[in-house]
Amino acid sequence: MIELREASVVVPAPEGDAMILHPTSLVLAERRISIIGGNGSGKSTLARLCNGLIEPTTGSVLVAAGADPVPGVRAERSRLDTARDGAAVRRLVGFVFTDASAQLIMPTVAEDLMLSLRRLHPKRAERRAAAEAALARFGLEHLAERSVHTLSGGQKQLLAIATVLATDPAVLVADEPTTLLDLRNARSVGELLMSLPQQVILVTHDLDLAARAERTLVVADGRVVFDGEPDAAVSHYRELVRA
Ligand SMILES: Nc1ncnc2c1ncn2[C@@H]1O[C@H](COP(=O)(O)OP(=O)(O)OP(=O)(O)O)[C@@H](O)[C@H]1O
Repeated sequence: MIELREASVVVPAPEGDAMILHPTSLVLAERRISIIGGNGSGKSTLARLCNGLIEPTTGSVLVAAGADPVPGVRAERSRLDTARDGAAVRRLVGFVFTDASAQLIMPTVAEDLMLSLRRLHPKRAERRAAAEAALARFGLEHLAERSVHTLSGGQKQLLAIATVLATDPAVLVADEPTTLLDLRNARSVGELLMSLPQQVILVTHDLDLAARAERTLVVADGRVVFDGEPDAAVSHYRELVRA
């Protein structure tokens, strides 16, 4: 569960500071939440606030710590603050980017997964076994020794998601994960995201996918202008575009 309390984001701009997210309060507890809206409306800003990639300029963003102890955080604290507990928050809230290439940094597929597992499995042999299990879960085991540069866009996005999920975050935030994919790959990544046990917060321009969430936020001009049932949210967004 993620809570925004009057969280705003202000960035420096040539003509003075610009508020790209107006003070926003939300409790994000549903298992499937989608975020839709026009280009530049503030969707990525909202998504990045959820795992501390961006810190709020004012207000705060809190993440439920879950039942397991979080390294570096005192046990009695049930809420983590993205500004104060950044590293712990990023372990609880995984983030998938639009362009998976930006996320894949090691030469081979298996090494990339092993990199994300180094904290969870300090011993190399265990790390290798965990990486192989994670690849098998996503049907990528045959690619283990391939260079990440030779993967197709769909394979890269699946690997990026596998890499983030390998450390078992409680929440997955995905920022337009299907935008660069063809129809078949977009469908399979969409299906995967909808089938995960984790809470998923999905920014997307795919309105059919967005409508499969339990709750949809519509963002316009740095504000959440609709928050509720997905079909009604999509209608609201279509009305905004027509206006
Ligand atoms: N660091 C920054 N400095 C200045 N302006 C920024 C910065 N980050 C975002 N913006 C601006 O804030 C606005 C919202 O950006 P954001 O990336 O959140 O939009 P978005 O809804 O995700 O757009 P898209 O659908 O095009 O990805 C845009 O006008 C963007 O140019």
